[in-house]
Amino acid sequence: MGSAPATVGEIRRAQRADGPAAVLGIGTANPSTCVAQDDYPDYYFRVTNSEHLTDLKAKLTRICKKSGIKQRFMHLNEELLAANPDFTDRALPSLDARVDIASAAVPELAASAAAKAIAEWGRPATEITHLIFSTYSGARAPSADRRLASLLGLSPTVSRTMLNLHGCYGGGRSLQLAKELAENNRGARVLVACSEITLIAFYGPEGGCPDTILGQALFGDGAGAVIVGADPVSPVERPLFEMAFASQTTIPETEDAISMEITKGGMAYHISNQVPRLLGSNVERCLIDAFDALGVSAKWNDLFWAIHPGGRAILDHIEGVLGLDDGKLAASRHVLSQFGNMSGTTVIFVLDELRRRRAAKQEGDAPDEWGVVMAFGPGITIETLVLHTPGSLQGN
Ligand SMILES: CC(C)(COP(=O)(O)OP(=O)(O)OC[C@H]1O[C@@H](n2cnc3c(N)ncnc32)[C@H](O)[C@@H]1OP(=O)(O)O)[C@@H](O)C(=O)NCCC(=O)NCCSC(=O)CC(=O)O
Repeated sequence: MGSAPATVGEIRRAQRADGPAAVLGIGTANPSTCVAQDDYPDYYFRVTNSEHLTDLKAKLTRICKKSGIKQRFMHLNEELLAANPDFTDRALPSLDARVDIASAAVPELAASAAAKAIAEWGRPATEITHLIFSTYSGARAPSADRRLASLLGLSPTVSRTMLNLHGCYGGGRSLQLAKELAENNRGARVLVACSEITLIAFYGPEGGCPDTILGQALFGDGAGAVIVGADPVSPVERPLFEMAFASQTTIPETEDAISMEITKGGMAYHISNQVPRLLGSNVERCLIDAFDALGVSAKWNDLFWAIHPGGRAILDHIEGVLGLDDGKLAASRHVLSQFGNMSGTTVIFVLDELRRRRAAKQEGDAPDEWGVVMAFGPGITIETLVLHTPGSLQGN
């Protein structure tokens, strides 16, 4: 005679984690070619044979100077461009060659970042149960998640999810999905990997297309990886941030404000000059709703901040509407200055920078207890994630 069969409710409770999802490891990686922002206009107009377009070069120079960016890393270098001269002309059908290069490079860059995240996490890669991969460079199946799983030697039972073309909110979306997976599957360990290389959207300047000039001034290449899991196993697993709340908001009537489209000549995109204002007038509502849902009364200046640094003006607008003190967005501004806008990957770099700054704080200088990740992208979509510092006084 066995014991009484478990009820569905009991089974469900046993399947779920007890505690909140937490970040257990972070890793980042960039390609080796680094371009100084001051040199970029000369470089870009030379390699695209466009020196004669002096007005556009002057515009790129103006934007670069105001971008808040000092340097960016890029997979595409002069050697690769020399082998693929069609990349400079968006009218030519170069998509096949771009996808060929990206299909190898995107998961390899992700693997470099993931190896660091796994090393920090402290457990074998074969114990990862779920993988979420986000990129705008994917256009092939099996896709980058499958290749990354092979490169890392993940278990054949790892449960994979691929996010394509989420643009700059891909990192925020991936972290939110990871939280859901970790909290709803006891023992789950989720690897989030975001990897972006701008090669898919590189082409020469064209009159009447300010988007190209803006994108050339802003975007850089990078990969970020995060291990997420609930109920950390002590002493191996040490939570860096607990994930307390997640939401997604779409700003009405903004479908056309940010767009991306795969074409025969590479990825075309549009970024309205209204984006900083639209975000500035919508983020506070998302934050109020998030903290109301948590029942936590928050003063914006008491939080730590990981805002996607989509552009300097976006950070300025958000800082202004929230009345944030100087330095509150320092991690975002630092990442923007050292790497540019690496699309969905960027918030992972900001989280990495935040924890580095927290570790460097003087002993006795308590870290902020609550914090926020916000990422933005086509939609316009706003991803909001409220984080909690493990071991801080309240909330534990
Ligand atoms: C581009 C800037 C650094 C420029 O700085 P300022 O605004 O202070 O300077 P400014 O007003 O003098 O503008 C300098 C020049 O930039 C041009 N400019 C500004 N915004 C533009 C846009 N969206 N598209 C094309 N050009 C633009 C202006 O027309 C001007 O051209 P001229 O000098 O010829 O008059 C800033 O506006 C900024 O950070 N904007 C936010 C960029 C953005 O939206 N990023 C999100 C990327 S999308 C993303 O992150 C999500 C995703 O991809 O999914």
